[in-house]
Amino acid sequence: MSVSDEERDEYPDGSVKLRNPHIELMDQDILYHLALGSGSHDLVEMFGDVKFICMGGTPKRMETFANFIMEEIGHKLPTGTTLLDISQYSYRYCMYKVGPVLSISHGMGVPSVSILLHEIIKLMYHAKVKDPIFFRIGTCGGIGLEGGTVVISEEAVDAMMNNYYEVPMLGKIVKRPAKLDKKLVRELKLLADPEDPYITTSGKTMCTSDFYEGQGRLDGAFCEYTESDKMEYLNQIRCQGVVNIEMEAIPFAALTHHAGIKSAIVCVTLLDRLKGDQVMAPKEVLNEWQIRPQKLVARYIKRYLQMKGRISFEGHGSMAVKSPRRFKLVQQESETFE
Ligand SMILES: O=P(O)(O)O[C@H]1O[C@H](CO)[C@@H](O)[C@H]1O
Ligand SMILES: O=c1cc[nH]c(=O)[nH]1
Repeated sequence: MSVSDEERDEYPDGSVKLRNPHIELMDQDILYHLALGSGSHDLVEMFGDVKFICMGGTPKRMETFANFIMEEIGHKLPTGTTLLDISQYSYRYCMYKVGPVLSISHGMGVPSVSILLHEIIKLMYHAKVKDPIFFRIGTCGGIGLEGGTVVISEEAVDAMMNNYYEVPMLGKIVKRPAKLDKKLVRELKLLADPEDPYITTSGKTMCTSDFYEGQGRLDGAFCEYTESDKMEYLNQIRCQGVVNIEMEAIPFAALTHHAGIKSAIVCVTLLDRLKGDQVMAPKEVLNEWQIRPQKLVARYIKRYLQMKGRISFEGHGSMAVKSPRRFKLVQQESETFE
């Protein structure tokens, strides 16, 4: 039940193909946790023009991102209106639509992001969206990286260093490869501005199913290992290329890959786990740090829309790609964004 690298799971026109024969036979598909449905809503009319699906843990971050990207791409709302949380009556996730961008919260951890991804991938299918690109805009613990560092995930691994998502299904474990889009990673790396007052780096991202013992912390309600056990473990995974730890990378990479959808993960570190466990930075600092992955993803979206002639090169807001030389490099690298 796994997908080889070459296999593409989409129709030739780029629309998302579901690997589930049952959906087409259903009269309607209720996307329960989004408060949407194929019978109750005209999903093509509402979402047919979507290109970028950006997600992150908290509703507040994703509302902030929706407003930020609106400014960046110069999207105008009808006079007298404000952004609306499309999924507000699900009381589970929030969802904002800003032109071709969806900004959605996914909650914390593997089950929460997995449920959301099932419904968002189906939403893309029902809406006949072509070649969507998914981003996770998150926070994480750094391994040997100061707080405020932006990390682009090259690969996702679980807490046992496996690069697949294990899903117990009908009493058996099914393994799905957790693969991020390598070209998208290269393009994002090229968009890091040397003038940014923080470091942007890349490496392996470890996805755990717990924040405390699952990430080797000493400050949970329970702890049956020593500080030296913890340090030995963190140094060992660091030697294996892990640069950050969070809690959604594996299902995010695996389910998007299984659906033939390009995806990338950009997180900001909230602390260096080699130096401590508690998140000590003040709220204002944490809020500023959380904007950093948003800026990188906004640069990507903005550049994409510029290349497609959907916004002008002068752009809007402050995130235009400044150096023409760098822009050219990015263009060559990305082979014009097909
Ligand atoms: O900041 P977000 O994107 O929610 O992600 C990280 O923060 C949560 C833990 O505090 C986990 O969900 C982890 O993956
Ligand atoms: O240490 C951290 C910080 C944020 N999110 C995590 O999962 N771990």
